Amino acid sequence: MQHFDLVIIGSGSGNSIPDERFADLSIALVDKGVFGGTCLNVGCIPTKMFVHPADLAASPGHAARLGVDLELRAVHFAEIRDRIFGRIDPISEGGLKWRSSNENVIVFREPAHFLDPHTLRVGDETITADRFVLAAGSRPIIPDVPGLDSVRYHTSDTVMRLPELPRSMVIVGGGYIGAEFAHVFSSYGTRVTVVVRGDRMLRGEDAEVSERFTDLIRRRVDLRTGTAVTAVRPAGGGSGVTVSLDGPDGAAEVTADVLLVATGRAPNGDTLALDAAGVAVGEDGYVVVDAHQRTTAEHIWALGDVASPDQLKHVANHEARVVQHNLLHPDALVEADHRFVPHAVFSDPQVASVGLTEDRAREQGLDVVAVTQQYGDVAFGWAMEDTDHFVKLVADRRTGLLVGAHLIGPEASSLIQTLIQAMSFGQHPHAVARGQYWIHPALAEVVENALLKLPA
Ligand SMILES: Cc1cc2nc3c(=O)[nH]c(=O)nc-3n(C[C@H](O)[C@H](O)[C@H](O)COP(=O)(O)OP(=O)(O)OC[C@H]3O[C@@H](n4cnc5c(N)ncnc54)[C@H](O)[C@@H]3O)c2cc1C
Ligand SMILES: NC(=O)c1ccc[n+]([C@@H]2O[C@H](COP(=O)([O-])OP(=O)(O)OC[C@H]3O[C@@H](n4cnc5c(N)ncnc54)[C@H](O)[C@@H]3O)[C@@H](O)[C@H]2O)c1
Repeated sequence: MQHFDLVIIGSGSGNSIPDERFADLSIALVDKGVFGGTCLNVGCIPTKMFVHPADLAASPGHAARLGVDLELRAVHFAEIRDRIFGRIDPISEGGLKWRSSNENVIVFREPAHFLDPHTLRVGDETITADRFVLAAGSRPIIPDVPGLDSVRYHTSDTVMRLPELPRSMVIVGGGYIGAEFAHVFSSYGTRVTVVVRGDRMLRGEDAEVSERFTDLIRRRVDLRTGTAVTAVRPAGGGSGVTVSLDGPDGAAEVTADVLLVATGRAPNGDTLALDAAGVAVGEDGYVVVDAHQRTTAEHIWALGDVASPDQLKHVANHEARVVQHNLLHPDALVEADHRFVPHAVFSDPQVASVGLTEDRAREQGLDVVAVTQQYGDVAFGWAMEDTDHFVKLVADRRTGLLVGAHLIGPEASSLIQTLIQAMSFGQHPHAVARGQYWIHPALAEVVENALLKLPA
């Protein structure tokens, strides 16, 4: 039986841990799937590479009201797909090759689960180790819909490799993935129907942002709010899927070439037999960790989607750096910083957010003031003739400090960075607004003006 100093389960963010400082340790890196994990292969990277062409394809619609007559002649889906994966697949393969060439690292490409706190079953082999890192990520949740097993359905894992652009698509779920792929495929020319149970998409966002997003995306897709999927069956005549719905107007059916299920992701801790290792898992399925990313077993650490309900790559990366440090410096542990975790939804429009929504802040008993700045009321917003987008800030009336920032509109994912910085460093909104120059007439003035609307 092989013994290792360290075993890492998961080659996504887990693969960033072993660097030259680990050269003296014998390491096993275990991954049953494609090397490099979700973000690289089926997550952040390829989706955004599909989103950017979608932004371009959607631009004739935006240009028209500015007097620019653009015409979208064609979207070459197969070319886009092959360009994207022609770039990504070699990175995954190269990463595997390089990691396998490390003298102190053995890569196992099999599923792993614990037999006892120091013993792991990996495929047909059994290995032991002094210390472990759980970086096993998450997987798509497949809802219990009658008939789903009888049709070919897609998740984000497969939909980006479709052989051709579908003429029509039904997306179930109104979260991040539903919002991003609704933009991608509708911009490319697919007729998209989005089915959501509640009355809005992106329900986790500030209510005003979620409402505005829902109104805007409704112009581009057939959005069925307040609607449940009751059954699914193969469409008559061969390919395609017929989806039975129950909505505000009663029962309905939609038939489409492709069904995309985007109803959340479950952490993979349940695949690791963590009971045998003495690692506690919360009721929500996430591995329980302390502020140092240590699990309830002293020698086992966890990071990323397997332990973090945020399910975001920048969080997984941060936690990987914390675990890396703590493995190297057991006598000088550092804590993960989860105070101000931002996120962005790369749809059209973009949405970006950090901190508390206005409702959540009030639920927590904070005395808050909320202000809104329209893009259309700053100079670059005039240039864009913008009427739809805004920045909303929520501040604590007592301290004057920001507790939340919520943006919907062009470049929201970049514009928010100043606000993340202000919150992270405890900077007063007016100090941020007046303590530096803001380039005129850049779009960032929408953030400056929003800050100035808060009490001094
Ligand atoms: C479509 C999509 C788009 C996304 N876009 C963004 C974005 O724009 N920005 C952002 O911040 N986040 C985004 N995310 C989320 C982001 O991808 C994840 O938060 C991040 O990749 C998680 O990294 P990780 O290291 O925790 O897990 P992963 O990268 O998922 O790595 C886990 C690895 O563990 C392996 N594994 C699991 N179980 C076992 C087992 N029992 N034995 C052996 N190996 C196992 C898996 O094969 C996998 O390779 C997106 C996710 C998706 C699905
Ligand atoms: N830009 C980004 O950072 C980005 C992009 C994509 C994915 N992600 C990550 O991946 C995770 C998963 O994305 P997601 O969109 O699948 O999840 P999500 O949690 O964002 O949204 C899930 C949606 O499915 C709905 N839903 C859940 N169960 C359902 C059911 N049984 N029937 C019908 N609808 C149901 C929910 O109401 C919600 O609208 C996200 O939480 C996010 O952390 C991030």
